[in-house]
Amino acid sequence: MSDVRDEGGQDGFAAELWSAGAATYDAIVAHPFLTGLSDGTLPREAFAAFVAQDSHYLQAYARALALTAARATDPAAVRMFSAHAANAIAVEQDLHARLLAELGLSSADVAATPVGPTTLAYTSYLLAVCATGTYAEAVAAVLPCYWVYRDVGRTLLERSSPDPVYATWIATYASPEFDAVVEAVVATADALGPSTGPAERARCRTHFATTTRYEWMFWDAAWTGLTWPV
Ligand SMILES: Cc1ncc(CO)c(N)n1
Ligand SMILES: Cc1ncsc1CCO
Repeated sequence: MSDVRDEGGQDGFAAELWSAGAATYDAIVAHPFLTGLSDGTLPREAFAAFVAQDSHYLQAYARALALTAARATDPAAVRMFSAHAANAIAVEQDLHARLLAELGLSSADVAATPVGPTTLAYTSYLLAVCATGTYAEAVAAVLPCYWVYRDVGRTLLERSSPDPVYATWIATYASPEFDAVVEAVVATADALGPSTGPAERARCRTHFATTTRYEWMFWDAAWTGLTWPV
């Protein structure tokens, strides 16, 4: 699978954050869950496990985005993150309803699936940073969710997938609409750079690196079928 990552501007704050997650991104695009999505060999049960956990994830992610919106002072950023919070719920309901129907699952099946250990760890971290960190820290924590999926979407779209269900998922994140969303958030992160001091920037890099790791772990949990050990 070739790598069509887009690291954004060369020397802005967003690029500085990306550097903190770049090695993890390389591991993400090489993960068998993703290579299996694009060559169609990913077992349907693994994809269903991913979609079920992603439903739980997106509900929490929407709240993390709403907290980020509440921390922003620039009206354009308040509006943007609020719109994205609403859209995360819409994706959860619309995209997942379509995917689940094709996978032969109902939303009741998903609601009955317990939140897994990786989903809980990832969403707890996001909500903690967005609730108790600074605005720049919140932006750094939520940024990989956008950026990693846009770049993964692009990379996978080069081959798409022989499986129409997987192709639907890939097309969502490879779309021009999602690209515009990601570019706006990357620009927002860049605009925060000059007003963010060295200690806060270091915390931001840690958050970005951590949530990028959780992105890898999220796919890996679906791939290995991770559940609570007891
Ligand atoms: C786990 C995860 N991260 C990111 C996205 C896209 O924002 C998603 N749908 N799920
Ligand atoms: C990042 C993200 N992922 C699914 S929805 C959403 C918010 C922007 O539409």
